[in-house]
Amino acid sequence: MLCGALLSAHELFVESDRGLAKQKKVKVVFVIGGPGSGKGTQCQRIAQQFGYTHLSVGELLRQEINSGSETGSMIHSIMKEGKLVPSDVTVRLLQQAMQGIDNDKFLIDGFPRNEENVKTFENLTKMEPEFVLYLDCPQDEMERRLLSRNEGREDDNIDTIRKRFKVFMESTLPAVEYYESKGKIRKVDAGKSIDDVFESIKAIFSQGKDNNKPANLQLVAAGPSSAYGSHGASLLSLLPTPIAGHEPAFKVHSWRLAEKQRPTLDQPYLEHT
Ligand SMILES: Nc1ncnc2c1ncn2[C@@H]1O[C@H](COP(=O)(O)OP(=O)(O)O)[C@@H](O)[C@H]1O
Ligand SMILES: O=c1ccn([C@@H]2O[C@H](COP(=O)(O)OP(=O)(O)O)[C@@H](O)[C@H]2O)c(=O)[nH]1
Repeated sequence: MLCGALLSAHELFVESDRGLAKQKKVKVVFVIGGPGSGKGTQCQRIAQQFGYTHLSVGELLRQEINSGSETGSMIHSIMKEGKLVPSDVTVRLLQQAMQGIDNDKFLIDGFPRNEENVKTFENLTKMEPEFVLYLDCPQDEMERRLLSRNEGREDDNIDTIRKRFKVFMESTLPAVEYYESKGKIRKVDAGKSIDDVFESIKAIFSQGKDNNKPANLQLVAAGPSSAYGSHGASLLSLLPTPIAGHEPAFKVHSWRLAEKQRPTLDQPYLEHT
């Protein structure tokens, strides 16, 4: 249900094939990087290996241009200048695309491009990303890649490419900083080969998977005066950080020194939930 708080796993209403509304929990990962940093290339691989639906926002905008709509012609004039399409237009296209797909994991490629995009996405969807993958690539390498991309894109010419780099530095990097301050940025060196970049990315996505699994933790039994209490605290710091939106794998039993309650095998300090 929609509510004021931002949720990582969000209940999105989707139309089922019987036309009835059903609720589903949706996980979103944003992929940010300069033009030509390899977002599309890596997203295809991530989607295939980790079961995400890949949505390229640039591609959704190009589809709108091809539809011949009035909105499409407005988008066209903005894109050929390398500027950014107004956030409400972009986010609504994105929402529509997500609602038509029966998957609960989305990889959003090339979004957000600025802080206004971030706020509009949060306001309209009441969601925030699980994390943000940031492909960090040197500008001369991105320029080389774009000039040989050969997809017939009107904006892949040197003048528009340079304007897009400027927009990236001035508008997109502040959005990266915003997510950095929230601890959500996962940065990879995207200047390496396609395979090497994917190796770094795989480690990030696999780490998320491992954190969801309950750890196989043995109870530490200890006798009186064996400093169990202080070790118990450090034990906690070794546990995987719970992922937002998921129940923690353990619950912690409190014990009170004043009452000389020590954890025992009957009353363990940590227990699987
Ligand atoms: N790591 C890489 N090394 C060399 N070329 C790459 C690499 N990643 C992508 N490319 C190529 O660079 C171009 C831009 O990549 P693309 O994935 O379309 O970037 P983006 O979606 O960030 O604009 C494409 O032609 C792609 O094949
Ligand atoms: O959230 C977005 C994503 C893309 N764009 C526009 O779409 C163009 C192409 O973006 P895409 O991600 O397809 O390619 P990139 O520039 O990263 O190579 C950008 O320059 C912008 O004009 C936009 O306005 N908002």
